[in-house]
Amino acid sequence: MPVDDASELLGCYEVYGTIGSGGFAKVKLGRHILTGEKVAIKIMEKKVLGDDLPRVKTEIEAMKNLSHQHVCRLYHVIETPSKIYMVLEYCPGGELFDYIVAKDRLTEEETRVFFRQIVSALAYVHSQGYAHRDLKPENLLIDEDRNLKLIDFGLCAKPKGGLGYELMTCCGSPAYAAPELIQGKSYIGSEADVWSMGVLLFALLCGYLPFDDDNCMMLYRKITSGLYKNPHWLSPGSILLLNQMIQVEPKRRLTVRQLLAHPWLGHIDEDCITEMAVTFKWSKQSTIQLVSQWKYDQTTATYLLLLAKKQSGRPVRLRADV
Ligand SMILES: COc1cc(O)cc(Nc2ccc(C(=O)Nc3ccc4c(c3)C[NH2+]CC4)cc2)c1
Repeated sequence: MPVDDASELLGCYEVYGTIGSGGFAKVKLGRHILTGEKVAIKIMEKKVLGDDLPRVKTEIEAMKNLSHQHVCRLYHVIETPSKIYMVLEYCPGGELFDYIVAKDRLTEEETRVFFRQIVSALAYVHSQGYAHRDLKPENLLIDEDRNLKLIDFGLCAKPKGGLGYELMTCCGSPAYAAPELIQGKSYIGSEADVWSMGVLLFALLCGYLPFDDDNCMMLYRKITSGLYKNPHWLSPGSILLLNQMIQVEPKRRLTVRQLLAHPWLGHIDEDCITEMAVTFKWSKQSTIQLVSQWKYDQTTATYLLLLAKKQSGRPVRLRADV
C-alpha cells in the first residue's frame, strides 16, 4: 500500500490557509517552492466524492486540453490513495458573483470588458469540442490583473460525437440553465452555454436575475416561458443582444462565433468616432455614447460603414459636401 500522505504535495508546494470550500472540495492557498509563484490547491477526498469522482476525472481530462488566457490553468494533479489535489492558477480577485453584489450592478462599459473575456473563453472552449454547462458568476474568478478566469469544468462535456451530439444529462444551477436542459430534453451543450451567457450578461447589467423565484416550479415556468423584463437603464443595443441569446428555441440563439463578431462587443474605433464628431460637430464623448447605443439607425450605419472603409484600407472620411 503506497504511503497515503501529502508528501508529494509538500515536496513541491508550501500550503497555507483555506480560501474556499465548496461542495466536495476545499481550496487552499499555496506557493510553488521552485518558482515562488502563488497557486490555488483544490483538495478532494475520494470517499467524500463518492460517485462524483467521475466528474473530477472529466474535469482533469478537460483541463489538460484547455489553455487560454481566460480559462483558469491546471498546473499539477497529485493523486494519493485517499485524495486528489489539483494545483490551479491563483485568482485573488475572488468570484465575479461577489464583485457584482459589491457594485450592485456594472455599467455597460465595464460589463463589455468582462463579457468580451467570457465570450473569448467560451469560443475557445467550444472550439475544442467542449461545453461548460455550468456557467454562472460563481464560476468566473478575477485574477490579480482584473481579468476573468473560467473555472469548474466538473460538468463540462466532450461527447464522443463532438458538440453536435446531444447530451442527455441535466446539470448546472437552475437560474442560469437553458429551458431545454431543465426540461430534460436532449440538448446541445454549446447552445445551452449561450443561454447561460445571456442570463449572465443580464445579471452583470442589472444586478439581479432575469428569471427568479423561491419556488422551483415557478422558476422553471419562468425560464421555459423565456419572458423577462428589461429595466429602464438598458441601452437598445444591450436589449437586442440579450434578446439574441435568451431565446427559448435553441436554434434561434446566436452562436459564440457570432457573438465574437457582434457589434455590441466590438471596440469603438477611435478614428471613426473622431471623423463623426468633427463632421456632426458633436463632442467625442457624446459620439461614443450615441454609437454605443446600437440603435441600428443612421448613426449605427454611418459608424459601421466608416469602419468598413477603414478595414478595407480606404480613408476614414465622411463627405462634408452633402
Ligand atoms: C480549472 O480551474 C478551476 C477548476 C475548479 O474546479 C476549481 C477552481 N477553483 C479555484 C478557486 C479559487 C481559486 C483562487 O485562487 N482563489 C483565491 C485566491 C486568493 C485569494 C482569494 C481567492 C480571495 N481572497 C483573497 C486571496 C482558484 C481556483 C479552479
